[in-house]
Amino acid sequence: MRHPDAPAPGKPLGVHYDQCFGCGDQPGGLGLIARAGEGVSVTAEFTVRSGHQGAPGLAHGGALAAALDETLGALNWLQRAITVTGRLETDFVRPVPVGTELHLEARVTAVHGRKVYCSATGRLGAPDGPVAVRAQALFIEVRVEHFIENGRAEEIDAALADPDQVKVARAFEVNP
Ligand SMILES: CCCCCCCC(=O)SCCNC(=O)CCNC(=O)[C@H](O)C(C)(C)COP(=O)(O)OP(=O)(O)OC[C@H]1O[C@@H](n2cnc3c(N)ncnc32)[C@H](O)[C@@H]1OP(=O)(O)O
Repeated sequence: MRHPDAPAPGKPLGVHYDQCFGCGDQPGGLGLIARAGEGVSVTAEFTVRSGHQGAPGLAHGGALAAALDETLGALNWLQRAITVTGRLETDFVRPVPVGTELHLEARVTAVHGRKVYCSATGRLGAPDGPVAVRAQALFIEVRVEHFIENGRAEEIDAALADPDQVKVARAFEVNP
């Protein structure tokens, strides 16, 4: 179910962590920008740059999988729950040249307890362009302690000292 406090369709979802490889402001990152969609869905765009190559002029499969993973992770905003990737199965249907704008769409397909089943597609050049990549994924709901207990102390301490970062994490908690 879409959470009653979920961002309205079309609203940009922003950066959940400024050092995130997927959505953060990182020189080698994806710079992916996601927006809320209808129901429990999101859309996102990612432009393949030369640093994302795996073969001359073509995107690396891992970069494309990361773009799918990040888009699926953005579904957290629609559910107002913190989930992390447990399983990510990817189909690479068409090569993706450098310079391509990949248009991604992800949606939740089922929820069972802490398990969130979801799927995503990435299309070449336009929201209705040819499908280049697809994913089926299982995300698992975790508490914010998952990050505090497992992350490197240096970054955790910095994040906890940043009121904006704490605000983002707490926004998802049922009883902050
Ligand atoms: C803040 C959002 C950021 C979004 C960024 C983009 C998304 C990401 O890249 S997240 C980073 C990558 N992912 C990770 O680092 C997660 C690493 N894995 C873990 O920490 C743990 O394995 C974790 C938390 C997923 C599950 O562990 P745990 O909480 O002990 O749950 P556990 O009891 O093992 O499993 C719960 C259920 O999920 C199922 N499950 C867990 N992993 C899998 C899997 N890989 N495949 C199938 N089922 C699985 C279990 O079978 C269990 O099912 P059931 O309830 O029916 O018995």
